[in-house]
Amino acid sequence: TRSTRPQRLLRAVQKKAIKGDPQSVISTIDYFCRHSEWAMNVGDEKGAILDSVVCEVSPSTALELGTYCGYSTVRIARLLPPGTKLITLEFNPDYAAVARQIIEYSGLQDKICLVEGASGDLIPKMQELFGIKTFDFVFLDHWKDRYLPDTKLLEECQLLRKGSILLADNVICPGTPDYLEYVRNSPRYESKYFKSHLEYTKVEDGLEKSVFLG
Ligand SMILES: Nc1ncnc2c1ncn2[C@@H]1O[C@H](/C=C/CNC(=O)c2cc([N+](=O)[O-])cc(O)c2O)[C@@H](O)[C@H]1O
Ligand SMILES: [Mg+2]
Repeated sequence: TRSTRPQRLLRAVQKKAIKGDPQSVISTIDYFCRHSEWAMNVGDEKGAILDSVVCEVSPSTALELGTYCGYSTVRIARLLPPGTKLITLEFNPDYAAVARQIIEYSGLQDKICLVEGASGDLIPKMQELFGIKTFDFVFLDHWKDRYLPDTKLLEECQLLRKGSILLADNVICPGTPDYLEYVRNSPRYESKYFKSHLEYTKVEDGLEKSVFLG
């Protein structure tokens, strides 16, 4: 049967990127998505905003919802201080398998813990599975109708503390209207929109950065 797009993206990384060099893995994926096949990675333009927020927060504990091929996983993990872990959740086993190989190729496997499963099931287990008390940083990039329920679940499980940062992709395209309305109107969040473009296109999109106020 024909290969999948994530498998073709992985093949491009294995063929063109320098093993053990996260930046070259990132550049190879961006080149592939711009010149061969578009894929739903956060991309280079929004990726630079993601990088600046990760560097500013310099999180000790970080969570990513929706690994897909691991592009943003590698982007985030390459900036984390030694000894910190990025936990990334992915419920599609085929995507998880590709992501594991891309993460390994980048050499960042020691900073990343990819957990296969649905965020709704796994978030309540973060304390017992990983001894996580709270997350300093959460990157939301999974199904857009899960952003709001999972944010409420993070609150209920007391996984957010005063100052925890939520960074959400695609708040304009495809759009996450219920999530935006919540973080922009709830007194428990201070929210800011970073205008950008949908990955590899000229369509408007952006990231919403929301600080949990406790
Ligand atoms: N509850 C859950 N638990 C664990 N993993 C889950 C999950 N829900 C979804 N996932 C995984 O997260 C990824 C989904 C991303 C949706 N993004 C998108 O749909 C998307 C679309 C466009 N677009 O259409 O232009 C652009 C973008 O940047 C996008 O992120 C997939 O790998 C999926 O398997
Ligand atoms: Mg996205």
